[in-house]
Amino acid sequence: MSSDASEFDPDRIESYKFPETTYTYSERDVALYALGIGACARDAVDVDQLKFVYHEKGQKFIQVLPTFAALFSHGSLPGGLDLPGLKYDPRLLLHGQQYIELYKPLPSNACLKNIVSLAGLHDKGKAAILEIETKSYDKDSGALLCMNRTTAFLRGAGGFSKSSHPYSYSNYPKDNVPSVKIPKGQPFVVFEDCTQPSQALLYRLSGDYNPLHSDPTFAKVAGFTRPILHGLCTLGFSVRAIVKCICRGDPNLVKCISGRFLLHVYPGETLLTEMWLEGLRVIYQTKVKERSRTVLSGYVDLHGLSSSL
Ligand SMILES: CCCCCCC[C@@H](O)CC(=O)SCCNC(=O)CCNC(=O)[C@H](O)C(C)(C)COP(=O)(O)OP(=O)(O)OC[C@H]1O[C@@H](n2cnc3c(N)ncnc32)[C@H](O)[C@@H]1OP(=O)(O)O
Repeated sequence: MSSDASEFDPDRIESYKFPETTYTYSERDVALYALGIGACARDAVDVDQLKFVYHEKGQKFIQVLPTFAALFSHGSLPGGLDLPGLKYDPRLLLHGQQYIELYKPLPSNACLKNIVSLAGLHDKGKAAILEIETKSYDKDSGALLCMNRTTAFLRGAGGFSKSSHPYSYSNYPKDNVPSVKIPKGQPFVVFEDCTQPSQALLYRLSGDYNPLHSDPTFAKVAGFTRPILHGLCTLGFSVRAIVKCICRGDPNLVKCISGRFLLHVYPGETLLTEMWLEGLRVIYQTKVKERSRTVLSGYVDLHGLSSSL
């Protein structure tokens, strides 16, 4: 039986071969990104932050924050989520989760080859969950730099299963991304940071031009009183706090990052990132201070601990 082209068709999505893409960035992109996630916003001479936006003390290269890697996944889908068989309302799309593995320190400029594949597709009834995996290779050396797994939560697109079992496909084992349990005790450290009312307008210049973050009318249709912050901007604030407080400013201590977006953030709100240290794992949750709500939780695995900790 042939399927109707206007229907949500999980088999067509599963068999789709994503084209290989190229992503090029320069030091300017690295610095603009760092400013977009609040680096130096409170203190323009912060010794732990200046190196991400400026050649501090004559350093040869601007250093790269680990969450910069998440931009490669967004850049790897130039046509967005216009996939054969995928039917959804783009106005109802929310970023659900981001998982990043870093295999090498990120260079301050590079030309990358991105290999993209479907990592998961799940029918949750009221929503479809789509997971895209992107492996990014340095084009010159061929070295694998990082892997991103990006999860989109497509509100209203669920209910496409053809059998009584909800459809669920995954190309990775479930325990590959352990779920986080927030420890009961007091956090090891809490870092407070303010996002600016213009934060999303600045962050979007790093490549995510979704009008949900800039257009008041679009945001209302999506169910929000005004444009919301990009999930990856909130993740950037949180991991930058971890790099500052636990890695003592060394971005290359970060091995892997996992985060689930639990609630939207409005630009201008204050973020409190709470961190617990369990061996080489930092468990964190980020709250919006004004609303006392948790908006993001996850973990960051480290290669080692800073000797000054
Ligand atoms: C591929 C590339 C595309 C990515 C492009 C990104 C583009 C960006 O421009 C877009 C953005 O940045 S949007 C801003 C950031 N994201 C957000 O603000 C979303 C915040 N989260 C929410 O609102 C809710 O958690 C919400 C609405 C997500 C879920 O809440 P509920 O509806 O209450 O869900 P719930 O009933 O608790 O759970 C239903 C099933 O879904 C699973 N689930 C829940 N939250 C999830 C999340 N955040 N990510 C992934 N899965 C999630 C639950 O586990 C549950 O499944 P099951 O029943 O099997 O346990």
